[in-house]
Amino acid sequence: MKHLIAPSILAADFANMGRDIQMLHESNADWVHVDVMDGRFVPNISFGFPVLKAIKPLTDKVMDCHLMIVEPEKYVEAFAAAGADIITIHYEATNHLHRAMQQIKATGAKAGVALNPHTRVDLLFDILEEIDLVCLMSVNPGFGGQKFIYSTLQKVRDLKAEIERRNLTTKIEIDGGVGLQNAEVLLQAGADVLVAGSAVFKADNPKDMIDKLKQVGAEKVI
Ligand SMILES: O=C(CO)[C@@H](O)[C@H](O)COP(=O)(O)O
Ligand SMILES: [Fe+2]
Repeated sequence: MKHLIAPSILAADFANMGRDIQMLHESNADWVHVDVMDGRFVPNISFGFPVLKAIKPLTDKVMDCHLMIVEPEKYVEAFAAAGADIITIHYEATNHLHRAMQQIKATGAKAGVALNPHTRVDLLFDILEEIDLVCLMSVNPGFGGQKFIYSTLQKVRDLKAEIERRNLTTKIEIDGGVGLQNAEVLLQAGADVLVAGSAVFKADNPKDMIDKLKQVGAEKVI
């Protein structure tokens, strides 16, 4: 499968959010990555479902919502109603991951789990069948523009091997510090979706950068 690019609007211009969503709508981006932060699970506050609700009508791109919040189960229905197509919660933020996956899927959204850099990927293996997307954090969540943590690569390989061994369709998303400098090695390791915030929005031409990220590895016959 061709990989997907999910620009993170955490790096967009908040005073011109409509303009930046329009740019993504016209671009070859696959998903819009929506980083929700509560100031408790992570030491930063971004935005919540009112912003998602406002941007949803501006594009038909998949709304990929990454909830960096405590007690995410309380807000699953609100994010689904606001237009989330994928709802990803953190392993570290819930005591009942299996139940939360079912709760998310009952809304019609796809269910994702994000792992902090220190969390072992094999902790998900017992319920991998229930998970549509695993988001491997390659920075500590909370901020854009951080340096990629290279130990993530082995987690990608280990997770990909398990998904293939069990013939599952679970997608692997990588989030944090991703750009042209590491996209190729991530795709070779088995990543399906690359989140890119700063790499896209700080580029001179964001649409061209999205195209470049989409073309990484294109010349290879796999
Ligand atoms: O979830 C997060 C950060 O917590 C990410 O989605 C960032 O928004 C990615 O930003 P860059 O590292 O690409 O600048
Ligand atoms: Fe994110």
